[in-house]
Amino acid sequence: MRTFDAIIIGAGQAGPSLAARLSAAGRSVAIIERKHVGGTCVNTGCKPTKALVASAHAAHIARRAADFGVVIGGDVTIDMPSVFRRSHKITLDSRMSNERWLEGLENCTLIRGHARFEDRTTVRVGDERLFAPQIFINVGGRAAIPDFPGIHDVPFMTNSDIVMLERVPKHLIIVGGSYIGLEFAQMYHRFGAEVTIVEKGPRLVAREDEEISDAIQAVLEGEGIAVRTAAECIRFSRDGEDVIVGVNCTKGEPDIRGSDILLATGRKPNTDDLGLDAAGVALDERGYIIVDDALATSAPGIWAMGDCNGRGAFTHTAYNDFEIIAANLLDGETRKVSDRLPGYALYIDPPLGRVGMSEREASASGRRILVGRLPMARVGRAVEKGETQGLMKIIADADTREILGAAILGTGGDEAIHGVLDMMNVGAHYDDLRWAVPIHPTISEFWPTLVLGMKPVDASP
Ligand SMILES: Cc1cc2nc3c(=O)[nH]c(=O)nc-3n(C[C@H](O)[C@H](O)[C@H](O)COP(=O)(O)OP(=O)(O)OC[C@H]3O[C@@H](n4cnc5c(N)ncnc54)[C@H](O)[C@@H]3O)c2cc1C
Ligand SMILES: NC(=O)c1ccc[n+]([C@@H]2O[C@H](COP(=O)([O-])OP(=O)(O)OC[C@H]3O[C@@H](n4cnc5c(N)ncnc54)[C@H](O)[C@@H]3O)[C@@H](O)[C@H]2O)c1
Repeated sequence: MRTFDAIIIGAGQAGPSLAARLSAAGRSVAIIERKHVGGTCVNTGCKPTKALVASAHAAHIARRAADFGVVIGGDVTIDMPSVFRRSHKITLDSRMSNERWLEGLENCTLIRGHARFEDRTTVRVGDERLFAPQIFINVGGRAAIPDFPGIHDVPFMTNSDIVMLERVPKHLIIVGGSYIGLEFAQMYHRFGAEVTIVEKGPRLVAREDEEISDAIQAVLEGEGIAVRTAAECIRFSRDGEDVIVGVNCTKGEPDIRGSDILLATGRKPNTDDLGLDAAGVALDERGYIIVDDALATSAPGIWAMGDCNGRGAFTHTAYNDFEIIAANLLDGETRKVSDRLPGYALYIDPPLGRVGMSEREASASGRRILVGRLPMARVGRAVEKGETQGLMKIIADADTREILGAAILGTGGDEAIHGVLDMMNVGAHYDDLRWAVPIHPTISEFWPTLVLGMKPVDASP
């Protein structure tokens, strides 16, 4: 049995940074990874998808060249093997630099293999047993495969497969109309595939306000993507080379015939094969590790970071989990997960940048709220860039003057949202945003205009 001061299971978005902090503090650390260093984000998530989104954006702008007075002498075509190579190189460069960094850390040992608890302080990897008084779990998640009728009779892809695709499907049917589904839908349509999104809920990205969901659907349908919401009867079958996805049983065209299927129906934490019972680590009913506000599990000396604790589902939340644990264990701080402001982006084009509450959530909280909104068609910079789809929106508390949340579905929205995110993080009121003197011409310069135009909204019953 090898003994360490700390064991980290999983080299995703939190584990490697924690390994670096602990080893720099003189602790001996083992970090165990069963597949690729960098986890989902680097290998099958953020990195490859955002690289592919960039290729799709280039194709889109090239097709719109004439709108800008630019002449392209011929059709715009896609060389999918080159698109794939570009994205895969970005992934491999990142994976390898992360690996080299981890392997070069003093006091840190990278161990390859699947880790499983034997008890609260002992982990087995293959034939080897490792002991440490402190263990940090960073095992992430994988695509959830719902038990749809016929799912095992058809070939289907998840995010892990589609990021490796070197061809453009003839007709890609995407089941799930949220982050993963929408990013791949627009990207593959721009690469030349016919695309249909099948969503069982009444609208796309249902966690957003209805006007945001509607505007996103308008953007996608405007490009020629078919959207089937309220698909209450999803089932799968095969007809020769074609795949058939049953959508509705009672209304509309009952089936969609396509060439390929992508499942984008959420994630499942990698906690079912970790031996957590033996360690006394409790899970919730969906398999997420239950943690307190400092990310400690039910077992003393064991913490859980990233997607597997159900407290976030993003790279920045996983990284922040590392920051919280490192600050509390090494810097004498008392950081809490509940202090984290929810912020995220959806990387369709134009992107959706979001922070804090939606209007629906703010209304449901029982506060008197103010809402300001502006279509992107009235934002000068968007007009100059020829990208006027979408809207900006801000929500504030009418009594306390706190900013409660904001959304930008619009060009540069993933960056411009940070103006509000930063204000909210320092507890600023909307008057501070009103007087921020933003730079012209930017998308962000319109926040003061939105604040000045805020109107009261009736609280929900
Ligand atoms: C298609 C897609 C696009 C995404 N895009 C974005 C984005 O743009 N922005 C964003 O913020 N987030 C994005 N995400 C989410 C983001 O990838 C995750 O939130 C993030 O990777 C979570 O990090 P993590 O460290 O918790 O887990 P992971 O990155 O999943 O890492 C967990 C690691 O643990 C390893 N592991 C698991 N079990 C064991 C075991 N028993 N023994 C040893 N090793 C083990 C795994 O192999 C893996 O390497 C995207 C996700 C997907 C699927
Ligand atoms: N830009 C980003 O930051 C980004 C991009 C991609 C993924 N991600 C992360 O990856 C995670 C997973 O993304 P996702 O889009 O797969 O999941 P999600 O949980 O956001 O959405 C899943 C979608 O599938 C539908 N669905 C769920 N179960 C279903 C079923 N049984 N039948 C039919 N439809 C069903 C839901 O209605 C929903 O629209 C997200 O939580 C997100 O944090 C982030």
